[in-house]
Amino acid sequence: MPTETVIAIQGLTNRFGKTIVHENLSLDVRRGEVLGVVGASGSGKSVLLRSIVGLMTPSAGQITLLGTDVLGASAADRAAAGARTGVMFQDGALFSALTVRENVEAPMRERLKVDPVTRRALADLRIAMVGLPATAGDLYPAALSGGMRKRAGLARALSLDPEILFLDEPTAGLDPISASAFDTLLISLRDALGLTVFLVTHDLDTLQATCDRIAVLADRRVLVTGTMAEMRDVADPWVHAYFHGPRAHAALAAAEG
Ligand SMILES: Nc1ncnc2c1ncn2[C@@H]1O[C@H](COP(=O)(O)OP(=O)(O)OP(=O)(O)O)[C@@H](O)[C@H]1O
Repeated sequence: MPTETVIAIQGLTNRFGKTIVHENLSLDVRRGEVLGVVGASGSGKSVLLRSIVGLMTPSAGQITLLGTDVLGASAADRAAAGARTGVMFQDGALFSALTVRENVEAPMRERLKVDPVTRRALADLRIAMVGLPATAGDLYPAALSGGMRKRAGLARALSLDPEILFLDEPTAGLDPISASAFDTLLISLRDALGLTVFLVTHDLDTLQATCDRIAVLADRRVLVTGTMAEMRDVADPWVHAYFHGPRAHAALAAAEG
């Protein structure tokens, strides 16, 4: 049975003034996969993520998200597709004036018609799913460690029980043990919830531990896609340097050891 494409991007162009970030970029994301998006700093990974989730309007191209042509759809259809996704930003992007539970409840308040008791129970379930203690629900973001803040951001991204999870540098700033725990959590959630994950990262350990497929952004487009092993055979100088550098060897050795 052919695998369903849940995100299809064709001919995507993004420009800021004279800077062309993407030009005629194409990429497909398949249901149930963890797709890692890598590329040099400034290659447009975040701009790509923001284009897919509707936080910016591309200059040209077509993006089909869960069957909806997001650039051509009505605002209501776009919002309906968006509600089937969750986004976690690098710093968690939590509302500092709200507790963790209130942060997780925030998307539900907008989209779900549920009573406050049910909403609270759903939020507490998300908080437990990401491995935070129940007491974390009453804490404000400022009281959380970096690793807890990431998990709280993940709990909020899971608020509406999404089909696709978008993660922007989820392990940036974490110590290696916390980063590795986050990788393990991500895979267990993907397996338990049947998520598709679009993961922007520089972290080779995370790529090795979590990704089914990797997409490399370079020259304003997706230069190549493939498994971690396939990346090692790509001749492009940046790809070669990235996947053969000392950090790549360390990630591979750790995975094999
Ligand atoms: N709102 C904006 N206005 C103008 N230029 C922007 C805007 N957002 C992004 N850019 C530019 O687009 C390019 C790609 O940015 P983006 O943040 O997507 O890169 P990235 O690959 O995620 O980088 P990094 O790995 O450093 O996070 C950069 O040159 C950036 O300056």
